[in-house]
Amino acid sequence: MFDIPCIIFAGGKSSRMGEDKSLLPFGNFDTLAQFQLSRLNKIFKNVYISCKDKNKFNFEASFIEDIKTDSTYAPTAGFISVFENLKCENFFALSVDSPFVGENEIQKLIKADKPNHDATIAKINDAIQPMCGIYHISLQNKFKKMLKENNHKLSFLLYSSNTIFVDFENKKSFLNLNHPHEYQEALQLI
Ligand SMILES: Nc1nc2c(ncn2[C@@H]2O[C@H](COP(=O)(O)OP(=O)(O)OP(=O)(O)O)[C@@H](O)[C@H]2O)c(=O)[nH]1
Ligand SMILES: [Mg+2]
Repeated sequence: MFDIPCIIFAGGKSSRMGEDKSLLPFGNFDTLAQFQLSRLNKIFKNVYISCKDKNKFNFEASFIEDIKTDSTYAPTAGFISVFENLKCENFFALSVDSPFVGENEIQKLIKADKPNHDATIAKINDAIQPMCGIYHISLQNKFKKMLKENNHKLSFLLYSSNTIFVDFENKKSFLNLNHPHEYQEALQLI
């Protein structure tokens, strides 16, 4: 089991999906959030769910709500809230809509991570996967600045920081469920 805290990001608008993707049924679970929580709890000692309002979920979990003063829909507010709540040196971030990122991928990222770096992030060919990787507290002030300036480009943050990129080949592991057709595809792949 990994000691590093794992955060499932599930506070987005799901505008492309047309309904809250964290609440869609998945596998044997009522919601994708519970599917993720259940499998990640077998890999990590502590798993949390980052969201805007925990009342949208009707199950128990360790929730970390976004800072309330902010109305932004972007993971930035979630990152700031996680660092403030956990006061941890680093954490593993995963989006709720990545159900196939498995233990092998997670282990490879954790092994590649190094102290004195800002982040360790998955990359497939030229596509970085900002919502799959390790973020260090050294980025806290940059996240605050992003929120203040209403600039939420994680790729810009990662390329302008001391980031380790870890290459992966298996695209299926990183399937994101952004649109309804991707959700249907994922249901066939479980
Ligand atoms: N805590 C938190 N998470 C967020 C927020 N906005 C997006 N996320 C999460 O960040 C991850 C990546 O975002 P997207 O895949 O674009 O999801 P989304 O923003 O809900 O979907 P779209 O509206 O279609 O862009 C998802 O897991 C979202 O749940 C936010 O304001 N707060
Ligand atoms: Mg989005």
